[in-house]
Amino acid sequence: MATEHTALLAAQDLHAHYGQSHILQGISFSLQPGVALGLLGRNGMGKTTLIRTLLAQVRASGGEVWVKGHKVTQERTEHIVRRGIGVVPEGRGVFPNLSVRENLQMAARPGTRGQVDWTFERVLQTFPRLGERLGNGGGQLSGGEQQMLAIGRALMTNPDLLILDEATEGLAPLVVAEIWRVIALIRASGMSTLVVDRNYQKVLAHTDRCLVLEKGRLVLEGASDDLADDEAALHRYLGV
Ligand SMILES: Nc1ncnc2c1ncn2[C@@H]1O[C@H](COP(=O)(O)OP(=O)(O)OP(=O)(O)O)[C@@H](O)[C@H]1O
Repeated sequence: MATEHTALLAAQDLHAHYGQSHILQGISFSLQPGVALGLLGRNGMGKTTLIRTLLAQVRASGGEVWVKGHKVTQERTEHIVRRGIGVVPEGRGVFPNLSVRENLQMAARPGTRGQVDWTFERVLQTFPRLGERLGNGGGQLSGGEQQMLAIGRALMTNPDLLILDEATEGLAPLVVAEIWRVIALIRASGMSTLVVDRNYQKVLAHTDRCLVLEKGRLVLEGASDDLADDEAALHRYLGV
């Protein structure tokens, strides 16, 4: 497989354990530039663990992770994300004691190709709500506003790949719609995305390809459109 070298992100036979529990059991995939990739699977199948292992927040117990042709399996998270990955973690990760403005400005940096497509102004245009809250502390925001801020912070790093883990979890329907609107906009801009969300229909609609995890193994990989039409697979792997 030649794909690790051209891929933005790739895993080769990746394993991870929590104590004695063998959570990821040999995951291989690659994400090519410009592709929106969905990660699906029922609760507890290993989606968050896969993302955390790719980013070295969980130590891989076997296998390799590659970012743009570099083997990063032994690197620290800060170094891996500096290679062009923006992360919106499950649980958001905004700084509660810093203002919205500070949260955004401290994240700002050019991308790996020197690109500054995402500026403070563009993030505020994308999320007008944040513009009305610039002086508020991150901790004073509603859940939806915090999520917008987390996405805004990730965009300010001008990543080549944006990873969104459960970005709509626990949010009101209007805010959820707003987040999906922005995910569509990011995809249309050509930035690659890796999207995990409980709403499989939205994931299928907003991605080009999908991976399906079951008990720490990749059981299906294919075009999102094809999977959307495959009722048997959706029933079997997602229980819908
Ligand atoms: N810190 C941890 N210590 C021990 N086991 C864990 C830990 N985090 C997750 N697990 C277990 O690892 C397995 C995979 O969890 P993971 O969170 O990766 O699944 P998921 O597919 O993201 O599911 P969910 O949608 O519920 O978050 C589950 O069985 C879970 O109970």
